[in-house]
Amino acid sequence: MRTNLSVEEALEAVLEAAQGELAVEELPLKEAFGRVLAEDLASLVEHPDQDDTAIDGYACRAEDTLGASPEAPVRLRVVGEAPAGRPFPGEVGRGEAVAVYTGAPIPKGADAVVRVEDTRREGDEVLLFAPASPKDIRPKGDDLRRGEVYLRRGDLLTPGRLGLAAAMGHARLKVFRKPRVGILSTGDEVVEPGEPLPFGGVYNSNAYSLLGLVLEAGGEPVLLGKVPDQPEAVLERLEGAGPLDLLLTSGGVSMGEYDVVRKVLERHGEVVFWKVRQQPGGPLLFARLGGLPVLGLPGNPVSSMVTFFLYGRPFLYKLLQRTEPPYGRLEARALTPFKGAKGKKVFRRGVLSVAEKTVRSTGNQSSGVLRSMAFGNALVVLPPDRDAREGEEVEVIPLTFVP
Ligand SMILES: Nc1nc2c(c(=O)[nH]1)N[C@H]1C(S)=C(S)[C@@H](COP(=O)(O)OP(=O)(O)OC[C@H]3O[C@@H](n4cnc5c(N)ncnc54)[C@H](O)[C@@H]3O)O[C@H]1N2
Ligand code: MOO
Ligand SMILES: [Mg+2]
Repeated sequence: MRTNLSVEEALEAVLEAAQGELAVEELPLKEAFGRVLAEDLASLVEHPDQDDTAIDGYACRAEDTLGASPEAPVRLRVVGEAPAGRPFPGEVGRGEAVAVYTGAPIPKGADAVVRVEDTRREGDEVLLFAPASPKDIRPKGDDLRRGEVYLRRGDLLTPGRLGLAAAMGHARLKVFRKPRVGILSTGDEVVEPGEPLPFGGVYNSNAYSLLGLVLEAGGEPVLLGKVPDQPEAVLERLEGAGPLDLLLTSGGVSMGEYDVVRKVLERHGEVVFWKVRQQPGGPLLFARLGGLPVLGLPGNPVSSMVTFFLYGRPFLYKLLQRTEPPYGRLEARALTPFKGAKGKKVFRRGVLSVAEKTVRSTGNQSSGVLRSMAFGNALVVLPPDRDAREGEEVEVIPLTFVP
């Protein structure tokens, strides 16, 4: 068992365990939002499939309309119309115009369009108060070229990308199965919300903050409830967890007599590492139990969230072959001081303003105060042995992905 790893060493060890291909499933578009593509998607169509108009107006020959103005309008003969999806069958000759509507193909013979606001219709003639211009013609293939790959394996299906897949003509998409992530809470004192809280008890918040983080990272959370601090109970629940890609436990990984998760995994599994030189989350444990990777997250509510974010989320991203990194990094100016720690990389919670490039502390930074994760939107990263003073530039990891 390795111990006292750096954050980088710990991440490398966790990622090494993210092996194997997730099965692929095919879903109709309406069920594919938020899933990760398992195939490259090429456009089945050219769009527009011919030059078309971006405005409602009249298509004509630009040379016929040179110098048109309110004082000296140009008069053209209207020879037909072209609504979107219904091309004008003829050709536009000299001195002629066709009424066109946004999305309609530019009729043969025409090379420019004038917007309807700059015209007045008089029977089968139209007066132009401005010259027609080619700038409102959308060229063939402007949006999509047939055969070109616009979405790739590993791309998350965001609203824009789901729409793009539809625009390309795909009705069903191959996506990766969601990795199944078990969430087991441990602790005699841990009580499910809704039940009365005895003196000294604490509501099981970890299960629900982790559930949210797992969903956000593209996984399928499997709530395994809570077990008391008894090795037999922990082992029984771990072994009966069913098919999973990753198991999260919370609590029971530190130095205490009742920290049984570590003891159970040492005895019945293989502990890959225990303890990382970081705060919060120092007692993090990573193990394998019969082939299943287990992240033993420290019980403190902030610590379990931060460690999942730093290690569990990258694990899921790797399994899902995600094209984007699990989190971004940027620099911001500290509006408040942030306290570092001796020999440890520190992750303080902050409120980041992307617009101002500033970050301020959420206040109380105790690992037991979950409000810092509820109202903070970023982790402020301090290298070992370094405090940050007010006004200093600091490294920040947004908790919601900022590309
Ligand atoms: N002598 C030492 N004591 C501690 C050390 C240390 O290095 N030496 N490390 C501290 C650090 S850092 C952390 S973090 C915690 C980690 O503790 P465990 O993983 O063993 O977790 P527990 O002891 O079971 O619980 C800690 C704390 O968290 C609360 N908790 C647990 N589960 C939940 C839950 N599901 N929902 C909400 N809150 C939960 C629990 O009641 C405790 O207050 O150890 C320090 N100790
Ligand atoms: O590292 Mo513990 O995670 O601070 O309370
Ligand atoms: Mg403990």
